[in-house]
Amino acid sequence: MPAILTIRDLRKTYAGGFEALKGVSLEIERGEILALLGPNGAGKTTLISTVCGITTATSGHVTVDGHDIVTDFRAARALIGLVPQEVALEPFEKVRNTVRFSRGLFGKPRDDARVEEVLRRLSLWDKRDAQIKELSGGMKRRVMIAKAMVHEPRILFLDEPTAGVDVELRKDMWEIVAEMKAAGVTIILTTHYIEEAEAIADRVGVIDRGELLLVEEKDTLMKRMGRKQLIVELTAPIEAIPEALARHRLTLAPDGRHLVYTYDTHAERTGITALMNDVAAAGLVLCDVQTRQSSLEEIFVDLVGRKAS
Ligand SMILES: Nc1ncnc2c1ncn2[C@@H]1O[C@H](COP(=O)(O)OP(=O)(O)OP(=O)(O)O)[C@@H](O)[C@H]1O
Repeated sequence: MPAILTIRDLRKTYAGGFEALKGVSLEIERGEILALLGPNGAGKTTLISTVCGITTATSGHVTVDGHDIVTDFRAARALIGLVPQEVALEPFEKVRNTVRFSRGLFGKPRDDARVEEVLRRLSLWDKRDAQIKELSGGMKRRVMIAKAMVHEPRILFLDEPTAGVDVELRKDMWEIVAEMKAAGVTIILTTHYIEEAEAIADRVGVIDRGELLLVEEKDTLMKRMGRKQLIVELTAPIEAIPEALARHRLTLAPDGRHLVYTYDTHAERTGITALMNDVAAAGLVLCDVQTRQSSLEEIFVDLVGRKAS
């Protein structure tokens, strides 16, 4: 089946001449969750805004389920739900009307049952007749999500959905994301919480300074880029690493009881056997051994840092 979203050589130069997207190409499959990671100013919001038709691309092409976002804007836009970073709501409007109106904007017929379902799902039903200005900040965020979901989009964009929200909304948000994915909706989110991307994404894209550095299956990425650490626990603390172990470039934890060895899982030789032999020959006695895979965060920092240097 063709990709639901195809982005080809997308470029965006803002009026002042700043190049925010430098030729981004990306294909997104139906029903996947893609997390876009990148430091501040990397171009994540510009990318999402361009695909959603809020910002006009300088050049390049985007199709949503085969509909070009410029020449076939209405059809493309109707398939998209967007939860932007900033809350933008009409303060005197009532919650239910705001959400109902949003559905109408995408050419969908009025459906009060759908509006009720969405409001209930977001714990907003009790507030359905409240004016927006009477809501708390978290409730306003919930209205933004309701507005993005009510027209039954096939692709949902979440631009830093959990920045500054409380634990409850965060939990609700991820439950909704899981439910929508189960219903076949494609989800693209930007986040600064790398552990979140690690927990829910199928694929991860890393963007920096307007360029997509990579897009990969999360598990493959973590295996390919990841290093592992072997942590050797000694029965008795030592003051310093014995000379006989110098070649292994170990670090000794401050408690003197844990030796940490970092290795590349894909190297032809990890060096573990030699290390263990030398540890035994040095007269050290082990009581435990553990390994730890490097996190997505370490990979991310490594990638972005390497490019900057
Ligand atoms: N309207 C604009 N005019 C000029 N430059 C802009 C405009 N909007 C964004 N930029 C610049 O484009 C770059 C990318 O911004 P963008 O908001 O896409 O980044 P981001 O990855 O979403 O960042 P953050 O994580 O901070 O939200 C930044 O350098 C920003 O200053």
